[in-house]
Amino acid sequence: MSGPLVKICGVKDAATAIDAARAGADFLGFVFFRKSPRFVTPEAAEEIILDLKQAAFDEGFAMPRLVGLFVDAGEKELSEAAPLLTHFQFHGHESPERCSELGLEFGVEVIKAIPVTGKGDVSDASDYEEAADIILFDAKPPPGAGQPGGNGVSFDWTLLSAYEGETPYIVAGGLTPENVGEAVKGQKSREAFLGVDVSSGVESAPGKKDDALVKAFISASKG
Ligand SMILES: O=C(O)c1ccccc1N[C@@H]1O[C@H](COP(=O)(O)O)[C@@H](O)[C@H]1O
Repeated sequence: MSGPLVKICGVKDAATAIDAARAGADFLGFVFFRKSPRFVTPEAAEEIILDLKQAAFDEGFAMPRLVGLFVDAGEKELSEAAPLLTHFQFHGHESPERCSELGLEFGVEVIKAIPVTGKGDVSDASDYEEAADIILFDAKPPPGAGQPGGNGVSFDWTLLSAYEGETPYIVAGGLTPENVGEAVKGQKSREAFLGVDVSSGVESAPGKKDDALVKAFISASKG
């Protein structure tokens, strides 16, 4: 593995997108889930992406892949955002069949989130072995959480030794610039390990990304 890929999720403004891409982010995530403090409309995401593409062209940095995060979204919601995106990231009850269908219908790759608290949860990923392009292992939300992710909660990453699939996987949930090095160290010998994802661990307040934390996270992830 040449080094983990890094996804910065919950981008809400062009400055954050440009700074993260300039610092080497491989994926940027836009949250199209209304209850999230990181929610953006497709129109707002489009403006951000236009500015990002212009900066990438002017400065010569690589364009990150563009991920739309959805929770049990309907066709209309997906179709409004799909033309902007390279990936759909699903955090709801999307079945393997639905993931396959939507990936084909909209011509995007699919990332399926698998919530983990115990060892048994990791094997849930096998249902998505064919249907998802990437598995995202995330912590199960705590009781009473208003949303299925983005809660800053970690799980025991050593549980991922039970993953036997070949679909590449990303580790998420409660990662920060301080702990991401440890998370990467534990996974980097695994062939299917693709990278790490963060949202709340690089924020100064819910929904407010902190440029210094984003840079520190990318640098700690990539070593
Ligand atoms: O970020 C959100 O607001 C969000 C909302 C609904 C589902 C998932 C969400 N975020 C994803 O959750 C994980 C972990 O986030 P955190 O680093 O613990 O805050 C990550 O994949 C985000 O993309």
